[in-house]
Amino acid sequence: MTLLGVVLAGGRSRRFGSDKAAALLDARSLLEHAVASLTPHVREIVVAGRSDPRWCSVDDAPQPGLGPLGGICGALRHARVRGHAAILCVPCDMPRLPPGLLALLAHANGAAYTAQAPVIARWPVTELDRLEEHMAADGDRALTRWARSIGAQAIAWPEPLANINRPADLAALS
Ligand SMILES: Nc1nc2c(ncn2[C@@H]2O[C@H](COP(=O)(O)OP(=O)(O)OP(=O)(O)O)[C@@H](O)[C@H]2O)c(=O)[nH]1
Repeated sequence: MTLLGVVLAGGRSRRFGSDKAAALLDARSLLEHAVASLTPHVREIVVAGRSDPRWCSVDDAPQPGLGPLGGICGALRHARVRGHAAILCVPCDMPRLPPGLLALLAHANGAAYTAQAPVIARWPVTELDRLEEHMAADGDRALTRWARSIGAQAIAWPEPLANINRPADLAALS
């Protein structure tokens, strides 16, 4: 069973004030950290919601500006075309992801997400049709609500997970 690694890298970085995917931590951009966190777990990686010549990019679906669910939908479409069974998603703004959490998700059965950060998750390609219907039907863009509605497993990770929303969050990690 193959997994497609996906970095969710769209959004507007309003709280950060500039493009946070390009912000540097330990001389690497946050986007590079995200790609590196996925590398041990997958053979192929795409970046969703951003065009970057270093990696394959996928467009959000059904259109941009819908938040992380749009990135997940676009990545699941790409995964289906490429013959993957599921996607392993990370955001571009959580640079210290524990490898154990990603290993747990990579080996989970079915859909599974991290309770404290549902952008870190595994979504089977078989959920694509339901996600497309969900997004077309009710306009609900809340990731956790969708995850619960499909019965995804919520994984409670016992340690805090650093999330960069504002420049001070990045300074605290540096
Ligand atoms: N592909 C894709 N990723 C998104 C989208 N919106 C947010 N993300 C990603 O999801 C993760 C969490 O994003 P947030 O911090 O909630 O939103 P943001 O727009 O980046 O930042 P704010 O404008 O400050 O809310 C980050 O990795 C974003 O890059 C989107 O519309 N498409």
